[in-house]
Parts: sequence; structure tokens; C-alpha cells
Amino acid sequence: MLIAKMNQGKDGDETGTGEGVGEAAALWPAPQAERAIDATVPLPGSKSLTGRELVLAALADGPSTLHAPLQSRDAALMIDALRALGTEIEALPRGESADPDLRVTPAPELTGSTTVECGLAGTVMRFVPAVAALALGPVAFDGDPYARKRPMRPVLDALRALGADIADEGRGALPFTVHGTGSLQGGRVELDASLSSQFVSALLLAGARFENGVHVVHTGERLPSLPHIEMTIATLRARGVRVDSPADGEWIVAPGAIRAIDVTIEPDLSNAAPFLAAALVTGGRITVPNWPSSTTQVGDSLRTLLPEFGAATHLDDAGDLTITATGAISGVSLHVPEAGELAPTLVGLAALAAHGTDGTDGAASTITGIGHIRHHETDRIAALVAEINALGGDAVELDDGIEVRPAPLHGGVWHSYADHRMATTGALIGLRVPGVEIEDIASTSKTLPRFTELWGRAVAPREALAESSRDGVDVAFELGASGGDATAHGTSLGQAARGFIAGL
Ligand SMILES: O=C(O)C1=C[C@@H](OP(=O)(O)O)[C@@H](O)[C@H](O)C1
Ligand SMILES: C=C(OP(=O)(O)O)C(=O)O
Repeated sequence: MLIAKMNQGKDGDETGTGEGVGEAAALWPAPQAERAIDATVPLPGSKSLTGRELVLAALADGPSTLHAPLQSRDAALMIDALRALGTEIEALPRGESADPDLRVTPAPELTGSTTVECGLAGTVMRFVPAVAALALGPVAFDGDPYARKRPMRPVLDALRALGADIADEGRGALPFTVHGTGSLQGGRVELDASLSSQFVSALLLAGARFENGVHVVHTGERLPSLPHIEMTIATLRARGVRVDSPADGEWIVAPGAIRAIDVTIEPDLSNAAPFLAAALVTGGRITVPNWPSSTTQVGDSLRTLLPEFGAATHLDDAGDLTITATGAISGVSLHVPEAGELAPTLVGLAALAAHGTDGTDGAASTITGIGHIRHHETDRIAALVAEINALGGDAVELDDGIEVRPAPLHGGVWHSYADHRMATTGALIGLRVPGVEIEDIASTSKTLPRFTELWGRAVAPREALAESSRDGVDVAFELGASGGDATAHGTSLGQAARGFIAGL
């Protein structure tokens, strides 16, 4: 059955954040595929592009329009944060069946004396402090309980070195207050971005508005998620900002205007991952339309990563990306420091490769280069290993990755740890393994509030869908309605997300 139901107490104190909610938590029975998949799944806008374009539009020299932006909790938090600093952001309705565009009008002067709620959004907690440093007055930042554990020190110290006054009582983490003075000197700064590329993107995005621009030198041994830095550079250049990279790990943004432009946001190719992977799990075909012919999104690498597991991929001239597969999943040996965001899906596929196909023995896999995902929405390495092993699997934590050894999986509760990609990985495993129930499927609202609906349409038989729409699914959110807010601050993200309707 494809019905979101309220759990009657079982595992009710599991939030994945280590902080019990003390009340019933939702368990979502993951639909099991009864036949090969054959579906086309249009996906909403990219979280990373929506966040960047909102920030750049707020810093630009005139109004910009964002076409087809993402609507989700992270996007709503970014909108609320920029509005708090004085930016005007208006929804432009496009009829009943289409999500609204956004018209962003920069404030004449960014204003402080406000608060910014980051939720669990890395992009909000890393990108917005650099903008707040350009505002006049204090800006207090906080977020979800787990957000307080996500690393901030390198970017806060770098902003201080560039002239910002930031009070964090030595925490190097949320909560903190940026005491903006209306401008920032900028210049050269060294920082270690081995825990997150977002530290670099934050400085580059606002850097053109610093008096001397910014010259960032990465000092760490590793630099994860490089495509996300390339995305930052591409969005800046599209707005006329001069960005140079004189050496690996070094970037210079010249001071100057950030041009106001109208942009169309590409579909979220990272959110395509579980859907495309579903074709490998069930066999059959899945198509994601509007796949960009050229993009900086790391999700584009799915076109080479999924064939490692045995899929065939084809991108046609119309922009339809189609994955076809037989249902057999090969073991892999992947080193993917650039693709940490895709790692949960890849590990989910590895767990199913280890489970075996139709009674055949499973195959082992290792996925490495992803140590930094310990600092994502949760410690994703620990969380994936714990959940795979709780279903009977044999996964092992490595320093910078995960090894999955052959072992058959069985049903059980899959915890989400308030992490949207943990939730979707559980759904992927549940396609093949009977009896998998996902705790906190509502965490998918972080970047894909319509996950259960899209997943159901793609993988579930028609009868299950009819039943689902009768009973309702617990994670349908709408942006554009009034009366809610994106800042609900619960002890679990799912709880907070259930109270979220962005105030557009
Ligand atoms: O800049 C961005 O939009 C992102 C950068 C990456 O962060 P890390 O470098 O911390 O992995 C990625 O994983 C995250 O989902 C989004
Ligand atoms: C790591 C992620 O998010 P964030 O932007 O919060 O870092 C993610 O979406 O996988």
C-alpha cells in the first residue's frame, strides 16, 4: 500500500537527531515494485541553483526574475532570510498547474536588526552570513538542532579576516550573530574547505560586493563537491562578474556590480538520483525530461555513475534522459569526492547489489572519497551503515566512505535522521525489499516536497495510487499559500516541515 500513516507509538521517539519527539512519528510503508518500471518523471528546480540565483538577485543592480525555481523548505528558508535583510521577493503566479516564478528586487541598502532561521539548509547557513555582513545592524542566525552541529568555523573565520564582526562565543557553529556595518573590505583570505565546498561558494557569491572583491585560497588537502564551486562561478559570470581561478583551489572575484538578469532554473538533477536508480532496482525504463545539455550540476554525472551498476543511459536531443536496466545490479568500486550529494543513492544501490537479484549471491561494493558527508544533514556514513545493517545488511564505515558486503536484506524501519536523502534511499531499498517502512518521509520537503506523489506515480501500480489519494499522503506542501512559515523549529525536521508553508 502506498499510504502515509501515523505510527501508533512504535519507534515514536526516533527522530534521527538524537532528540526524541516523545510522540508518534510517521512511518511510511515504502511501495514495493510489483513489475518493471516504465515512467516519465518531470522534476522541480535545482536547490543549489535556486539558492544561488536568489542570493545573486538580492545583491544585483536591479530586479531579476527566476523562472521555475524550486519550491521546498530550503528554498523558502532562503527566501525568508533574504527578505529579512530587506529584499523584496514576489511570487508571479503562472496558473493553477504551474509553480510561480519569483521576482526579486534588491533592497536599496541591506538592513540588519533581524534574525535568520537556517533550518537544516547548508546553503542558507553558509551563504547568507556573507550577505548579512553587507547589511547594517546585527543579524542573528540559528537553525534546527542538528544544524547546530554542522561546521561553520572556516567560513566565519574567513569573513572575520575580510573585516566582518561575528559573535559565536567560540562555537564555530550556529547560533551566531553577524554585526553588519553596511560594507566589507574583502581581499585575500585563506580557508580550509575540506569539510564543505559551501564555505568557498559563500565568499565568492557575495565577493563582488566587497570593497576589494575577494581572493580565496583553499588550504586543506581535499576539496569536496568541486562542481558546486564551478556552479557558483558560472552563475556569477552569467551576471557579468569577473571570476578567475589562477590555480587549483584559488579563486579571485573582482569587485563590481552583479547584473540583474532573468534566469530559468534547471531541474534538480540530484533529486533525479533516486528516480533514475529505481530503474536499476525494478528493471525497466525511467525518463527525466528537460535534462540540460550542459550543466554544472553534479547530478549530470549519474549518466556515467549508473552504468557502473549495470544501467544503460541515453540523453536525446529533446533533453529526455532515459535509464534502462534489467533489474540486475552490479557491485561497484567508486571514488566520488565531487558527488557527495549523490552518495546516499549510490550506497542504496550498493546495498541492493549486495542483497542479490532473484536468489543469486550479492556483490560487494566500496564507495569512497565521501568523508565530508559526515557533515551533511546528518553523519551520512554512520547513518547509512546503521540503517543498512539494521535491515540485515553488512555495511562497514571507512574513513572516507562505505564498504557493503554481500548479505540479504529484510524489512524493518528505516530511519531518516531528518535527512531527505536518507529518506529517499530507504524508499529505493524498499522497492525491492518487502516491509521497509520509512520514518519521517516528510524530511523530503527539504528539497522535494512532492516526493511521495512523484515516487508513487513512478513506481506504484494504479490501484495503490488510488488508495493513496483517498487516504492522503502526509507530505504535500504548497508554496504560495498563506498562513504558514518555513521556520517552524521542531525537534525533528519532519515535525518542522509539517508546519511549513512558505509565506509568499
Ligand atoms: O553549494 C551547494 O549548493 C551544495 C554544495 C555541496 O555541499 P558540500 O560541499 O558540503 O558537500 C552539496 O553537497 C550540497 O547539497 C549543496
Ligand atoms: C548536503 C545537502 O544539503 P545542504 O545544502 O543542506 O548541505 C544535500 O542536499 O544533500
